[in-house]
Amino acid sequence: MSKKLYYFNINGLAESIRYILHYGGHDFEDIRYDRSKWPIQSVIDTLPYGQVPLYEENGKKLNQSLAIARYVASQSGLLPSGLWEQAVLDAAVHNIYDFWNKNNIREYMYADAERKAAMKKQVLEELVPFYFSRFENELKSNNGHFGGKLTWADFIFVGIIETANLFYSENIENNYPTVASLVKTVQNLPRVKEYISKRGPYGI
Ligand SMILES: N[C@@H](CCC(=O)N[C@@H](CS)C(=O)NCC(=O)O)C(=O)O
Repeated sequence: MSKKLYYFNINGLAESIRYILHYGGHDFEDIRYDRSKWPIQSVIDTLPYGQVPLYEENGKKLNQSLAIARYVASQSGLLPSGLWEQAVLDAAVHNIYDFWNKNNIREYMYADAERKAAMKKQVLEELVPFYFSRFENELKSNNGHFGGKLTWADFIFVGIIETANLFYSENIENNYPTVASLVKTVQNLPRVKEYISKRGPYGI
């Protein structure tokens, strides 16, 4: 079976998918475009909605990072069998994405120093306390995972936290220990750990 994941040469919305594919022992091509050369029209023309990540399996194409992650997670034993439990995890990943989308990373990347400082302050003082106190509670009452044991939502969470890391690294460790512990658990899964050691430091 041929499997390909297309994205930029950054973590972004693809890293959780890469983690899941590595965790599940999938043989896949990790195709990365140089973001500084984007837009590459010849590539964009091959993308159903002009965006990455795109996953291709035996020539069939799937876009939308969460649809891709959920699909490869289901092939990797990371989805519960109960419909209610699946829906609870779907809600968890959307909560995580809501947090991420409110970071306004695109604006942050191009902002001047003053605007950057203001945005960072807002993230640290408002967004992180609101979301992370809830993430911490959800994890604490579910055995340290989203869903009581290792699930695809855990991978989404760690990928997004790493991607957002520039805003608040120490803050998590000190104030949200169950969150910090889940990050380490996922990063230390043997195949994920091996991939990270080859990948090197992450970039947004
Ligand atoms: N909702 C989509 C968003 C995809 C998206 O925003 N992709 C960005 C990279 S993170 C992209 O392709 N940007 C280049 C462009 O739009 O030209 C998903 O979750 O996959």
